[in-house]
Amino acid sequence: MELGWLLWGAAVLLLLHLLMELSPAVNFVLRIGFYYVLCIVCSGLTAPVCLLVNGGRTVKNMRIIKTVVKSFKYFFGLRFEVKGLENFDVEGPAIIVSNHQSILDMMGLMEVLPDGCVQVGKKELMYAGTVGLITYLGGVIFINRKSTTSAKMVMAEVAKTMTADNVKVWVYPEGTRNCTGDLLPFKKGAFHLAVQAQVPVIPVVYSSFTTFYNPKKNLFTSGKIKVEVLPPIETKGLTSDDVSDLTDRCYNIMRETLFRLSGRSGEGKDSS
Ligand SMILES: CCCCCCCCCCCCCCC(=O)SCCNC(=O)CCNC(=O)[C@H](O)C(C)(C)COP(=O)(O)OP(=O)(O)OC[C@H]1O[C@@H](n2cnc3c(N)ncnc32)[C@H](O)[C@@H]1OP(=O)(O)O
Ligand SMILES: CCCCCCCC/C=C\CCCCCCCC(=O)OC[C@@H](O)COP(=O)(O)O
Repeated sequence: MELGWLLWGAAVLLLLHLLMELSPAVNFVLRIGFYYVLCIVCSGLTAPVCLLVNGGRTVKNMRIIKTVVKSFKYFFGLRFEVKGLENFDVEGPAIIVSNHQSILDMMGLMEVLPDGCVQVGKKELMYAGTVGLITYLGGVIFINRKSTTSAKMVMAEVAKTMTADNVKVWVYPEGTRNCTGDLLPFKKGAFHLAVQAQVPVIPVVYSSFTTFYNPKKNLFTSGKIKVEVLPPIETKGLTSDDVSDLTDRCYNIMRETLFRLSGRSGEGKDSS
């Protein structure tokens, strides 16, 4: 009886393997499906640990979440090559901005996430079952992208509290996922926040995923991701009049770095 089950199991695995080899679509759906399941299951298992250790919604839970998520890369054959981590060592709070390519970014985020850092996320994430619960417990700041007024109010509140709470805030200034190998124009929320709180902006750039991940082409294989944490950009003394320049400056530096890390040197200069 037990041998029978074993043989059935082996046959199913073999069939799945053959299907994955034969069809890129099956390979993609199975791999991304597994990522979703991993996120949902691990969030469900991690939430009680966060509650037991830290008692409720706090940035301290990000340490626990980070430890769990850092193991995900091994399931997908992803490798991270990280440079510039010392640039996170600024005194006190800061705004971290990075490029946003895919839901896989969560792995890259946790690979380098400094202590005491929360992310700004769309409020729809809160309703994503166990993933919503874990993002809530981790202290993610939820914004309503459909209401500029409400999003700006939340960000203004963060500007007031981040210094007192001594937290770093991670924002994806493109405002949405973009897996084209280039950057979308930056929204200015992160830079208003940095100027209002008078804290530095630290850009983080991930190389393009396009060689190993492309949902339009059903591509999801193993791959290497280069990550660079760039030197902080000071905002002391800047006012709201300087936000556009600050945004353009960050955009240009990050685009240049993105192209360099992705093997497209020289294309990024002065093209905001
Ligand atoms: C175990 C498994 C576990 C899994 C656990 C996972 C945990 C990790 C979770 C990670 C979560 C990551 C989630 C990522 C996301 O959800 S990305 C999407 C959400 N994020 C953003 O959208 C951030 C970027 N967006 C912005 O900054 C926008 O500017 C925003 C504030 C949202 C407003 O957007 P919008 O309505 O589109 O308006 P505009 O950007 O066009 O701005 C309009 C004018 O207002 C000015 N502005 C903007 N912000 C401010 C501000 N704070 N103060 C003053 N003025 C502001 C802006 O400059 C525009 O005016 P001008 O045109 O310049 O005159
Ligand atoms: C009871 C309800 C059950 C719902 C189940 C929902 C399943 C969701 C589960 C797992 C997904 C794991 C995602 C991890 C979080 C990644 C955050 C992220 O990358 O969000 C995308 C957002 O930045 C931009 O969104 P858009 O590109 O504008 O769109």
